[in-house]
Amino acid sequence: KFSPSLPLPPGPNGYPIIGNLLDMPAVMPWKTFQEWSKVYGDVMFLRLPGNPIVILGSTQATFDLLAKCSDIYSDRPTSVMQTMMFWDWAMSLMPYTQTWREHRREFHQYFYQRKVPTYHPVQLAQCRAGLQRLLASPTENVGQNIRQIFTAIILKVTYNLDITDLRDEYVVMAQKALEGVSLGTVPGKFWVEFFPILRHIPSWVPGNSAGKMADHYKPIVEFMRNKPFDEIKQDMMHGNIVPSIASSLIERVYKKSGEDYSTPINDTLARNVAGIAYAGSSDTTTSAAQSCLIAMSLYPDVQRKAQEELDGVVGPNRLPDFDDHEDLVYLRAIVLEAMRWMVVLPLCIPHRVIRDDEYKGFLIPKGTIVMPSSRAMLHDPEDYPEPEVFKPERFIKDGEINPAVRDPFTLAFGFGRRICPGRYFSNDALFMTLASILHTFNIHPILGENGRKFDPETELITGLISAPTHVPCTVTPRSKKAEDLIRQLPLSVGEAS
Ligand code: HEM
Repeated sequence: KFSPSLPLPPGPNGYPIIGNLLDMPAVMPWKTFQEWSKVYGDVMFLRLPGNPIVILGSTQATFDLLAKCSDIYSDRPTSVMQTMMFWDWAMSLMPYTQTWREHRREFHQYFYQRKVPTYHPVQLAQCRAGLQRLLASPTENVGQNIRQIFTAIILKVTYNLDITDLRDEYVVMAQKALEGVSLGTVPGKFWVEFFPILRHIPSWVPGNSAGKMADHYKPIVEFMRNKPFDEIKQDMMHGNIVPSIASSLIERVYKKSGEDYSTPINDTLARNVAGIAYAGSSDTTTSAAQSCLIAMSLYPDVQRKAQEELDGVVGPNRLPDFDDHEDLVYLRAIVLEAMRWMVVLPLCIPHRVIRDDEYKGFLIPKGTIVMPSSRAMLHDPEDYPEPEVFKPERFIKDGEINPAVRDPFTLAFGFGRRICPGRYFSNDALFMTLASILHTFNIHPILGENGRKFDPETELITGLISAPTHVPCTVTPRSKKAEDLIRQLPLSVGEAS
């Protein structure tokens, strides 16, 4: 029990009624929050109408609250923009309710750690299809090629769909739908979040950017959630059942109802779980892999060391596979460093506390939105000296991953009961993509005017999910032998899985 007269945590002074609304940074808010934390401390309070926010600026405070007190810190804020854009079906944004629990349980059945190796053949096949595309057009849109690898993997395992083109509507629509949620959830960007009455203003009214944005993204999000699911359901009605996560979810839901596939039943849970696998996977893993490619282009020594390791472990006569994972220590360290260096969700996904709490003598009032400053933690010089430098060596001691250095995976994938349930799937896909590309290609930077290099501090998309604004890289085959390895792969290897 604690006194309700406890002080609120410190934070910037705001104005009456609107509090800190005018202070909220529109661009890369994680940077401003990190600066403010230096002044106000690691538990910082921002007054916003109806939605106070606490920013957690240190690993200690984040673990104390979001992990140790996960029973009360696992709610999510409701968002008017999410509802306006048709994102409220998504488990990642759902409040902490029985419905969320059911979704999470169902999702877990398909993505728990020991289940993930059953997807390795698809991951391997899509990585290799990516190599074929890179060989065919080594200078053309490397970043989008990477996106296709991850979108194709998740669409294959979730809906048994084959993606053969960078412009495939499923690749494009997923990217756009995620762009919507990402932009629509920048804290403080849309006043409709604080004054929900504003949602009734028609979207054609000048200045109503929230309404216009919602009108634009809603049909795209509907497409993403419903189109592939409806297609697979149609196939099943016609007796064409091909194994996939969606078909398994549909089977389960029909078995429970006792109906046959021609009878319409409530399939919301199955639809949502398949939809969030697709939505949660493509943008996040793509962002991590793209920043890793950029790192390789900016740090040629790291690239060379990784290739030397691959030469020693895999050798010139074959492509890497998942059996090489244990022996590729430097490459594993690169994946760790990539998750730390350019943080995919710099402010995690906001949590919300469901009752009053006390921390370090401060009151954290019920309903406060709690945002861990993941980017600040992953760039804390105490844990990671020279944090802005891409240095996989920081994780290695005596030829092994050093357990004494904080594992970025414990920060980059969130906390407590809301921790990312797709993390094992994503790590394996990321590892294999990097191993495959580095084994066969050299990665080069595309320099800007006057030889300017990509700046990882500023050239980032502002959003829930952050990513490099562009991927200024090209590739060249490492050798004739490497080229032959790719050419020997069966054509359309990506579809052969
Ligand atoms: C580099 C890749 C990824 C990163 C950095 C990442 C990071 C995160 C983070 C930070 C959260 C929020 C955790 C919290 O609120 O404390 C999250 C949630 C989630 N992620 Fe991921 N993720 C990645 C890949 C994936 C993949 C591949 C999938 C699906 C296969 C996925 C599915 C989800 C889902 C469903 C949630 C919501 C969990 C919930 O609210 O209960 N993620 N992720």
